[in-house]
Amino acid sequence: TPATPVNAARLAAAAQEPANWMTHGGTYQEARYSPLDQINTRSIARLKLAWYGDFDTSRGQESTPLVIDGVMYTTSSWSKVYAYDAATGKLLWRHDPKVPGDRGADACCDVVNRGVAAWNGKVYVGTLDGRLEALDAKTGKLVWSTVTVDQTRPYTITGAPRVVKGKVLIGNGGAEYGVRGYVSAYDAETGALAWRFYMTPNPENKPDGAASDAILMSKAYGTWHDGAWKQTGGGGTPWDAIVYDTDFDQVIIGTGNGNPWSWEHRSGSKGDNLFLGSLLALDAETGAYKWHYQETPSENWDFTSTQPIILTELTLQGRQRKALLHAPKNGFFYVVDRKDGALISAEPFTTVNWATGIDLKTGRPIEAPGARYERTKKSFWAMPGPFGSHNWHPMAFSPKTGLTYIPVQDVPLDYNYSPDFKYSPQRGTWNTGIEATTFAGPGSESHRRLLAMQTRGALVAWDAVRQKEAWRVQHGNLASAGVLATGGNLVFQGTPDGRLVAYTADTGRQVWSWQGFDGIIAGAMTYAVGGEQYVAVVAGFGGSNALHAPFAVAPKVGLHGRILAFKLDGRAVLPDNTRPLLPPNVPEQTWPAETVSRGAALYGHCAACHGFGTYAANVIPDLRRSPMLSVKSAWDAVVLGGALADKGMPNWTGRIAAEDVEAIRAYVVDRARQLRDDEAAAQAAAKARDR
Ligand SMILES: O=C(O)c1cc(C(=O)O)c2c(n1)C(=O)C(=O)c1cc(C(=O)O)[nH]c1-2
Ligand SMILES: [Ca+2]
Repeated sequence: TPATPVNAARLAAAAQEPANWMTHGGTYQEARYSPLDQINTRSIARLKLAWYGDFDTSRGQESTPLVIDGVMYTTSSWSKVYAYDAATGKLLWRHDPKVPGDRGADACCDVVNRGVAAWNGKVYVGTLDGRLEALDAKTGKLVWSTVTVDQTRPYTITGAPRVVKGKVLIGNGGAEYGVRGYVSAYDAETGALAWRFYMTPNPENKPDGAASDAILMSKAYGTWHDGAWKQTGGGGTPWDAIVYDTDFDQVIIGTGNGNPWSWEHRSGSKGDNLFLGSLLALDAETGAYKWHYQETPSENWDFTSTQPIILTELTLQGRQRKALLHAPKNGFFYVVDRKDGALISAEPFTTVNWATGIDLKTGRPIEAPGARYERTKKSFWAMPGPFGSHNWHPMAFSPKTGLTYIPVQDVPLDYNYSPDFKYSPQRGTWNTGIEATTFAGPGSESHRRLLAMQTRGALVAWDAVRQKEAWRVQHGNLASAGVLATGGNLVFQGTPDGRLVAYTADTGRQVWSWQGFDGIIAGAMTYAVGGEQYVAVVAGFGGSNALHAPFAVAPKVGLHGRILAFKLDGRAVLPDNTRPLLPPNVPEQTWPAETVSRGAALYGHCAACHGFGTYAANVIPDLRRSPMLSVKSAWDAVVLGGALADKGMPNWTGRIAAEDVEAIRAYVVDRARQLRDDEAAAQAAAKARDR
């Protein structure tokens, strides 16, 4: 007999059917914990690749697959959807929403997608250009599609939808560029809008005809003052965490950073700016406001609170509390009461220097002197920076060990005060309100190495009751990837250099490691078919860490998107898909020094995708190695002729003048020459060592 399709009862009781992974974080609690234990510390030596599927996209892969009754549904970059037989890996169907390539420049942090939601025989995907689509789960045929954003503005969708009581919830992104963030709920059958909640006030304090009207006008608007937010929308984009709390029939949303980032330019250095950087609880039926807790008042650093939220119960001082666990970008681990949003405790889970602690009485951070760089008019060397101490990489919580497993990253950034800020509505342009030099990247190989040394990833097991680290696996580089915890006393985490690694959940001892060809940043999941347990993860390096933190990139690996599924005694063989790295492409031609330095400033247009300071992770081509670099006509055909527009490279005609495009080429050639010299020096040094 065919199984009942995914419905409210099955989703609410998802923990009772661990063979399936029916919603983004495993169950509505989103703990990414599975009690399955066939794969355990004793059997794990036999864990081998069972099957794999190659996507028809490269770039960053951040999806967590769903598995429902033997069928896996996953997404790739560019919001494509794939269905596989979860036991054999046979591709059942795929769906390409055909996102126009030039929308790639609207995505701050790669053209990623974090997965689908399932409900009543359909799967739902949010597309990078802001659509929400319902597909027939059997055939992949489009059932309905609705545009959820104003597509004339740089809105994106990268997050996974969630289905709650027959409504599909979806957020959006764009707070580096300038949009007004919101969550929408659509009828799962028809695609009709049920409710919408904006994260920032209407600039004229008018009703939007949305569920957010009353609270924004009565409570939030007064926390904003004159500034650029009235033009930009203020940000607050809920681009990842949306969880359904069955205990209180409420949806809890993690909200995004402000736009511009600078509080001064955004809101005249006044007001808390609700609901930026907050946990926000809404009535699941109506979207009406219930409570909020703002983790980063007067947001100023791109400190989003969109990071994954885990719902649980903890015994704290003899009292059972329905709590949520949260490790947002700002570096503090928060335990919050789900009943009313009251802060229970907060401690830094890694190195943090922007605040010395959280005042438990007021719930507010105790900011460090200098952190408000617009007040001191100096730069502030911050830990964390905009990468966050923890980003979207899913964390996990095991009820068996009581530990939360956090993919921690320590990445500093020097925020530089910018006296002048002018909002640019031009597509593809970040509007952060902080000085462009902040993103200039390393100026030399030695500078790059210094930054790399300051930049680290770690897998941290955190005791939420004692607010203390239980154990830590320190990685050698910025090795952030999502986490899965299982009843087999195991924690799985990938690495950007292509491994999947398992540790004991109680002590953090490495017990298994598998080497593939593609960097892994997504979170693994687990399921069972025919009595066999599988662990699956999508592979494909990318996202913000790859595009923006070249000082920390992994060694060169394959750049195809893949889904990998493992089981005990699996017998699949993965073909090597690595591509050789092209050598630096240095033409004879030289330019005057002024042209090169003008090009360096103009390169700001390119940095968000091609890497700060031209240091690229090769997810998007390293321009220093581009075959186009040495040929002006080819370079121009791409930059001004749109030759690679469908691959995601925008046509810059009308936005960058032809002579400026040439100045950028002059700068990149200069950097390519530097790279060639650095590589030659490194080779000579290696030779000398070998002798
Ligand atoms: O402000 C936004 O709207 C927004 C959106 C996104 C996104 O949708 O991916 C990211 C961020 N911000 C961001 O700040 C960030 O660090 C980030 C990392 C990633 C990623 O996929 O690696 N996305 C995003
Ligand atoms: Ca952001």
